[in-house]
Amino acid sequence: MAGLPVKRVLGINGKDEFKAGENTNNTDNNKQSLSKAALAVREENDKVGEREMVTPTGSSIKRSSSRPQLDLSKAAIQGNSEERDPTILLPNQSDDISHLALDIGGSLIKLVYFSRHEDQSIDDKRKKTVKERLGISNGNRRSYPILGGRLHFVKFETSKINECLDFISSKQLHCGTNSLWWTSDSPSNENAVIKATGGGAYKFADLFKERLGVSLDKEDEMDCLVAGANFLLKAIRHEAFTHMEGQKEFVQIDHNDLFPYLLVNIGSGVSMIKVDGDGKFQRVSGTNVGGGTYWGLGRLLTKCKSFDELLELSQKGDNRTIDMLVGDIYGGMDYSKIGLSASTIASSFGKAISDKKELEDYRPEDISLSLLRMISYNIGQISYLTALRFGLKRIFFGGFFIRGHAYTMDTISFAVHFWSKGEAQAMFLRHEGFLGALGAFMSDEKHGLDDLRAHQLVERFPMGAPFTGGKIHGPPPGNLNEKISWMEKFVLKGTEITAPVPMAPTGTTGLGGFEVPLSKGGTLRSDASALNIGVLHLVPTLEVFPLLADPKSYEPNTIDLSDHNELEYWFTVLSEHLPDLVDKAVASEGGTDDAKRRGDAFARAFSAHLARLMEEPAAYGKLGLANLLELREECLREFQFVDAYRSIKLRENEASLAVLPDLLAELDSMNEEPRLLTLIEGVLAANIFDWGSRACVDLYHKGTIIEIYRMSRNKMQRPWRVDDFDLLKERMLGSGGKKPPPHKRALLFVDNSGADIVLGMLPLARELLRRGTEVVLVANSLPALNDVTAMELPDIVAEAAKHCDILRKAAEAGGLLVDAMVNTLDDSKENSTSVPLMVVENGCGSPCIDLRQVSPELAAAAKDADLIILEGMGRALHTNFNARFKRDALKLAMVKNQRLAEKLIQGKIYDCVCRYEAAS
Ligand SMILES: Nc1ncnc2c1ncn2[C@@H]1O[C@H](COP(=O)(O)OP(=O)(O)O)[C@@H](O)[C@H]1O
Ligand SMILES: CC(C)(COP(=O)(O)O)[C@@H](O)C(=O)NCCC(=O)O
Ligand SMILES: [Mn+2]
Repeated sequence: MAGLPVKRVLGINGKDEFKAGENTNNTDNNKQSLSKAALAVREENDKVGEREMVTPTGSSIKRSSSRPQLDLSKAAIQGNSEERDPTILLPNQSDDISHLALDIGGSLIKLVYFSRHEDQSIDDKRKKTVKERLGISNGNRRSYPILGGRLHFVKFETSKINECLDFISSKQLHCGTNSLWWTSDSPSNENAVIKATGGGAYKFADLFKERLGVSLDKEDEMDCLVAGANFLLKAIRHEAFTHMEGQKEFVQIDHNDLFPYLLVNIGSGVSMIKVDGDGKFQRVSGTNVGGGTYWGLGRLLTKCKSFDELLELSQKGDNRTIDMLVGDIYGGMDYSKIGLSASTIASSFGKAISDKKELEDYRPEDISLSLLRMISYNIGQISYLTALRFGLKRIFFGGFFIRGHAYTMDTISFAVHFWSKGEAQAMFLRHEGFLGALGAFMSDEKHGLDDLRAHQLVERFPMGAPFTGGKIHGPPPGNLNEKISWMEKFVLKGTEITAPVPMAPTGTTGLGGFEVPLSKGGTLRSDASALNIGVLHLVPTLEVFPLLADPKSYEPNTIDLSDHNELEYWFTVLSEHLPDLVDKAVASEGGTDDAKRRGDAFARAFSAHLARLMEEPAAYGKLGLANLLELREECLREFQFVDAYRSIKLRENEASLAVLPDLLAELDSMNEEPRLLTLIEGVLAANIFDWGSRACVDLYHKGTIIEIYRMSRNKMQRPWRVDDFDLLKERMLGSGGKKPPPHKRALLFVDNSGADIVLGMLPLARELLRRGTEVVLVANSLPALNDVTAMELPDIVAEAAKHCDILRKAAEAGGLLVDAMVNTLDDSKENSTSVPLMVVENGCGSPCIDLRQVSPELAAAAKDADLIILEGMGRALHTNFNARFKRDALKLAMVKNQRLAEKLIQGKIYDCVCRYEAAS
C-alpha cells in the first residue's frame, strides 16, 4: 500500500482548497425525519428559509428548510431603536403550538408548558425506497397521540404573580390551549382553559380571567403530585438520587418494582402520601413545619430579603452557638448509652433560653443553619416514622424547599438513615418542585405522556434553561439574538453560572450528630443559573436498538466522569479544544460579525456548562464522556452553527475520492485473505482523520491528507493492541477448506468524513457486498465534528460508485442512486442483481452513540442484521466498548488519545483496536 499512487494531493490546510466561510452548505439539517437530533436543531428559531445545497458532485439541489418561517407581520422595535442590536418583537411569530399547566402554591408558581413545531418531516424518494426495503411503514407514527415536542419547566414567586402572567402572555402560552393541542389545529383564545392545581388555582382564578381571558380548570393537588412523581420515576432515567455525606448517586428505578413508596412533598407545608400505583394513593400524614416555616421564620429572624439569601447564610453558619448539644448538657461527653454523641443537637435553639443574649447577639448565619437543620431533620424523622407505620422502605422527597441544596438533602438523608438504622432510604427528585405542575399537565386528556418510555425522552440543557428551569427576571429571551444579549449582559458580568456550588459537608455522621457544614464557596448558586433541569424533548419515534444483548444493563459510556480526576482531564481537553472549534464554527458561517458574536456566545455557554459540571458533575444526571461530547454539539446548534466542519469534510471527501480508484484496483489484485487484512488495516489507518483529537489536529499541520493516510497505513503493524483479526477472518473466510455462509446483513456504524469513510469503510462495505452481504451504512442524523452524516453519504456513495461496479449496483439496488446522476461504468440499466447498499440515519448528532435511543429506521434495519460494525473512537471506545450484542460485532478504532490508550487498552496513542465478539 505504500506505493499507492496519488493523483491529486490536497493540503489539509491548503489555502487554495479551503476558503474559510465558503458557502457550500451540503449539510442543512436532515429534514427527512424527526429524529432526536433533528428535533434538537429545530429547537431554536432559524432564520434560514431556503438553502442552496452544493453536493460533493457539484450538483446543486434546492431544498426548502425544515425550520419554521418567521412571521414578520407587525414586527416592531422594542426599546431604543438607536441601539446597535435593538430587540425586535414579532408579535405574530408563533412556530409552536403550546400547552400549559400551573401549580400555584403558597410560595411559588410552577409552570409546565409544552411546545412543538409542525410535523415537517419529508419523506423523499430515496428515503422511501430504504423504508420499503426495511419494511418500515409510516403508519406507526400516527399511533402516538403526541408527535413530539418539548416540555419546559419554569417557576415564579407567588408574590410576583404579575411576572408569571407577563411570561405566559409574552410566550402566548394561554393561546392554543383550547384547540386539540396535539394536532395542528390553529390556536384560539376563546374560552381557553388552563389546567391548574394548588391553592392559587382558586385564589387567583379571577386574576387569570381578567388578565389573560382564561379560565383555570382546577385539579386536585394530591392527584397531581402523585401523577407527576409516577411519570418522572418511570420515564426519566436519571430522576431519583440519594444524597449522603455529599455524595449524589442516581438510582435506577425498576418500573415493575416502584410501588409502594412514600412521597414527601416539602413545599410551604409538607404532605406525606403513600403511593400504591397510578392514581392509587392516600395522604397519610403531613406537617405544618415545612418550607414556609424555614423561609418565614428565617426572614423574621435574619431580615433576609430572599429565600436564597437565607439558604446562603446557612452555609457560613455554626449552629453550635445557638443549638443546645448533648455535649452542652453532659459536660462535653457523649451520652453513649443511648447512642447520642456530644455533637448531637439535644434541643434546636436551646441555647437561646439560657443565654442572656438578644436576637441581635446571634449571627444570622448561625440562626439560618440552626433553623435549616431543625426543619430538615424533623421532616426526615416524621417521614421515617410514617414510612415505618406503613411498612414502606423507599421515601421520595419533592418540593422546592429542597432546592437541590446539598446540606438540606444530607440532613434529611441522615435522619432517615439514623432512625431507620439503615433500613429505609431517602431519595430526591431532580424535578423536585414540579411534581404538581407536571401532574396537572398530565391530567389533560389525551396528552399521551403516560405512554412515553425513557428511550423516547431526551433532556437538553440550552442556555435558555436559566429561564426555563429557574426564576424569571424580566421578559424571557424570545429569540437567539435576545439570548445572546442576555448571555453578554448577565453571564459575563455576574459570575453566577460559574459560581461555586454549595458543597455538602464531609464527615457529618456520628451518633446522631453533625458537624458544621464545610461550604466550599461562600455563595449559593443563584436560582437563575441553576441549570440542573433541562428541557425535555419528547421523541416518540426513538427506539431501543433491538440487538443489544441486555438493554436493561446497557450503559453507553465507557468513561465514567464521576471520578474527579477523569472529569478534570476531559474538562481540560475540551476547554483547550474550544478556541479552535470556535474558529472553525465562525468560519463555517462566513466569518461575519454575527457569526463571531454567536461564536463568542457559544464559547461562553459551553464553558459555563463545563464549569457547572466541574463543580457538580451530576447536575444534569449521571455524567459520562459521551454526554459532554454531545453537549458540545448541542451547544453549537443552540447558537445556530449548523455544521462547523462543513468545508473540511468536503475537501477531505474530494481528496479521498480522487485516490479511491487506485486503492480499489490494488485491492482487486489481492487474494481474499490479504485483502481482508488490508481492508481492516485500511479502516483503522483512516480513522486517524479525527478533528476532535488534539493530537491528530496537530498532525494535520505536517502533511497532506494522502501523506498522512499513507503514513498511518505504513504504521499498521499487527498484532494490534486489541487484535481479534484471526477470529474475524475465520468467521468470514473459514478454515480448513470450509467456507462459512456470509452474513446476511451488516450494519456499518460509520464515523468520519474523508479518508475514513471513502478509503476505509466504503472499501470494507464493498467487500461485504461482494460476498453477498447486504450493507446498511449507519450515519449521524446531524453533523458532529467531521463525522459524515446520513444526508451526505448518498452523494459520496454516488461519487464512489462512478469508479466501482459493485458499489454502483448495490447502491442502485438499495435505492441510493435515485436522484444522483451517476456516470456508470456499465451503460445498461438492467435490473440489478446485487444485494443492496443502504444508508440510514442513527438518530444522533454526536460523535458517540447511545444505543438506547436510535432512529426507527436503524431499529428496523437491525432486525435482519447479523453483523454489527462499530467504527471510531466515539462509537466503539468512548461508548459501546463494553456493549454486548445478540449478533456478531466488530469494534474498530484507532485510539487517538494517550490517556485513553493507557486506561482502556494499556497501550499508547495511535494503537488500534480490532475487537470481534461473536453473537452472545
Ligand atoms: N425562590 C424561592 N422563593 C421562595 N421560596 C423558595 C424559593 N426557592 C425555594 N423555596 C422554598 O420552597 C418552598 C415552596 O415550595 P413549593 O414546592 O413550591 O411549595 P408551594 O406549592 O407550597 O409553594 C418555600 O416555602 C421555600 O421554603
Ligand atoms: C471526539 C472523538 C471521540 C472523535 O473520535 P472518532 O469517533 O472520530 O474516532 C475524539 O476525537 C476524542 O475523544 N477527542 C478528544 C481527545 C483528544 O483531543 O485527545
Ligand atoms: Mn468522528
